Amino acid sequence: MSVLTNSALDCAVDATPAPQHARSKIGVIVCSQREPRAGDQIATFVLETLRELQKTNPSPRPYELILLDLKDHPLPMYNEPAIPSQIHSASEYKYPHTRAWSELISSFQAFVFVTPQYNWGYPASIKNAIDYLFNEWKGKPALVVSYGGHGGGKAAAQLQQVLQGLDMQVVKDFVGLKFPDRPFLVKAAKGHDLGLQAATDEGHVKADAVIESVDEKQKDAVWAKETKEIGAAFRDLVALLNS
Ligand SMILES: NC(=O)C1=CN([C@@H]2O[C@H](COP(=O)(O)OP(=O)(O)OC[C@H]3O[C@@H](n4cnc5c(N)ncnc54)[C@H](OP(=O)(O)O)[C@@H]3O)[C@@H](O)[C@H]2O)C=CC1
Ligand SMILES: Cc1cc2nc3c(=O)[nH]c(=O)nc-3n(C[C@H](O)[C@H](O)[C@H](O)COP(=O)(O)O)c2cc1C
Repeated sequence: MSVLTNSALDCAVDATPAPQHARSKIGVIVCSQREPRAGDQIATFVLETLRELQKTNPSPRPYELILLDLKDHPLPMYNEPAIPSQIHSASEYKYPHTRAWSELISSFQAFVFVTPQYNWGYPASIKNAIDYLFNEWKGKPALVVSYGGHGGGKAAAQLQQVLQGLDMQVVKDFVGLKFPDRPFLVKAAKGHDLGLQAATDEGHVKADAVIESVDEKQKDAVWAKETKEIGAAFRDLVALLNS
């Protein structure tokens, strides 16, 4: 398993870990919040892919996968007077919107960031949501899944660097979901149905052995190959959670 580390910030994790017997919560974050958008469909596709994987790959410590949509937690442009790294309790934040966001993120033990590429970077919405907090993210495992015309690799690399700055345990290999063609890019931009459910409903997103034996139709499903990459990267995330 490969992890990106930040030795300059090699200090104790401040967020309270979940008790050993407790079910961990892994948040799958929808990083865009424009209307319309493709982000909710793509993050749901990632979530369903991970749920299929969960059925065939039991973890020693149980976990729950939950969609976390930034649109459901709107935050103004960063306006707290304090520096988040100096804050260790939600009650110390000035604004109710920050306290609610802090309590929500504190209740999760790991994250999958599903981000589009905007002008060769990640969207401001996720940077703003990240910047509000520090200790709530610190030390927790994180995986980046990006999407875009070329797979969003530039956004993913930049986001990984930011997450390292928060001293998160970042899975080294991000997954890039490349839009297969121009019509797909246009549909995504308009928030039209991308037909991604078929990828999980038809069952090709299972264990590696199943993926090897998929029929031609399933192989042609959008991101059939990438689901295997999502699975491999997610296994690294779960291993970090259990370590
Ligand atoms: N503000 C807006 O609305 C914007 C919309 N877009 C939309 O997104 C589409 C894709 O845009 P864009 O990503 O800028 O790419 P483009 O399709 O404009 O490609 C620009 C060049 O950058 C390279 N490139 C782009 N992204 C990557 C990457 N992740 N990794 C490596 N090389 C990369 C391409 O290389 P190669 O040809 O070798 O792949 C290409 O030579 C555009 O066609 C446009 O429709 C893009 C930017 C802004
Ligand atoms: C402001 C903006 C900038 C974009 N820049 C890029 C880009 O640099 N590379 C790319 O491949 N696609 C780019 N796109 C296309 C998006 O990847 C595509 O529209 C995707 O659906 C955006 O995610 P969303 O629908 O969840 O907002 C851009 C889209 C927007 C709105």
